[in-house]
Amino acid sequence: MSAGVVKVGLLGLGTVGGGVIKTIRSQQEKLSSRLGKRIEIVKALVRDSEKERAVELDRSVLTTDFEEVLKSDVDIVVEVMGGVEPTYDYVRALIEKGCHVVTANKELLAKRGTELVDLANRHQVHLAYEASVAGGIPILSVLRQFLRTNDINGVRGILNGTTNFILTKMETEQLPYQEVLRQAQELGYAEADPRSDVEGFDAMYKLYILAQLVYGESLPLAEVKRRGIADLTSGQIRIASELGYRIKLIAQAQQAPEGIRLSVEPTMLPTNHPLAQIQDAFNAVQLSGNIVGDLLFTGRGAGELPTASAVVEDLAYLLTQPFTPHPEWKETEAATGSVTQQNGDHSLCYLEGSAPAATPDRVLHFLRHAGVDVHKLKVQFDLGGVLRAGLITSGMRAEHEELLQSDFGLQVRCFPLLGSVE
Ligand SMILES: NC(=O)C1=CN([C@@H]2O[C@H](COP(=O)(O)OP(=O)(O)OC[C@H]3O[C@@H](n4cnc5c(N)ncnc54)[C@H](OP(=O)(O)O)[C@@H]3O)[C@@H](O)[C@H]2O)C=CC1
Ligand SMILES: N[C@@H](CC=O)C(=O)O
Repeated sequence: MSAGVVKVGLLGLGTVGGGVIKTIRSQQEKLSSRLGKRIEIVKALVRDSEKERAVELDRSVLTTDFEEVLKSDVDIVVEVMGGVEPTYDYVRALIEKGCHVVTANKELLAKRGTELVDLANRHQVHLAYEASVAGGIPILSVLRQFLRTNDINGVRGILNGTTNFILTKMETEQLPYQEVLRQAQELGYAEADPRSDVEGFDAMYKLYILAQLVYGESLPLAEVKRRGIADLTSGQIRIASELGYRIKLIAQAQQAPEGIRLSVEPTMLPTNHPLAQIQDAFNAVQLSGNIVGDLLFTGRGAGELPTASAVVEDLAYLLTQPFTPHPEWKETEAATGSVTQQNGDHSLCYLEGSAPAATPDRVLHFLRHAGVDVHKLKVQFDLGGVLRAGLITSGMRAEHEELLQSDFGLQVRCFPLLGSVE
């Protein structure tokens, strides 16, 4: 490392990369006095060097050739370009060269993290990734440093800002899904391919990383139960709200006697549940330690500056720390047996259809005889005679859903339910 300067290379100069440069510039004085050195961006890898950027940068710093970054005298590289290919090869080459790496790339970590952690340990370089989970919330450092003695049974949270923003706007402003998704993209919340957000992949990658830190192991991604929000309808959101519930994309890790279970799925929460209060692009992580009790961390989960905050804090922290090996990452077999229900076997089911047989009385009669308890019911008929109903049930099984469909012509969607049923 040159005297008086830390030379930083950037892989990517989009939303987060731009935020990193802005943050280093605005906080340079503070960073210099903390580190005793100035931070200088010496190389920034992009795809298109002609593109207009949100930050001004000397043209000699920009490159489209990774070899230029690799051959330069950078001390640390910040990887904020995303994806796995060619990113994995680049990060690997940098670690092998002895460069410290800070990354915000949860997909890379969830897919190749076990190898990268091992490689960084073998080359005695830091691999830091606070920004990869829950944006600006410093949850990973807390787990790694301040929750190592507690037994943590389960972790749940809202880990994707884009989907939380979409669900909030669909509910509170009745905006259509596509329009809010576009807003999330414009605000820099969404992934380059937003299917990663709306289909639950992004939250699944973050959950995988959380599980590695909480349990010292995770499941192969193929074993994680994952469902996104892309098929949710405004009718489902509205009827949930009328029943006193709110839909959130909840990521959850549970420790069962047979092993850990990971799931990401739209879940119904009573509106007074702490996670139901998390709106817009905010994220939250809720966990419980046997010594400390319940904890809830919340903050901005996506966007230029919250994410840059996590990246730059990581960068500054590792520059003040000697290398210590990172705990190994492992993958384990999925637990067998049925997944534990969130709240007994309560669910909120949304029914919609226009067949003459589908009257509320007939549907309730059928459910009662099938052994399904209905705790709360909200029925709407629109002018065209379409039945829309929301039911809080217990004992609803896949076979009941199929019969409601075949015998009553109803579309049925049941959501797991968190929290108390009034
Ligand atoms: N946006 C957010 O709120 C958050 C994002 N993240 C993660 O941070 C990373 C970056 O996200 P974000 O800034 O939003 O993404 P952007 O799409 O805004 O930026 C990506 C940058 O990487 C460059 N890039 C992409 N692929 C290549 C390639 N093959 N070769 C060279 N350069 C490339 C692009 O170049 P060019 O500009 O020329 O196209 C662009 O500058 C991702 O891993 C994302 O998951 C993490 C937390 C929050
Ligand atoms: N697309 C992600 C960005 C941050 O990780 C999200 O919306 O949460």
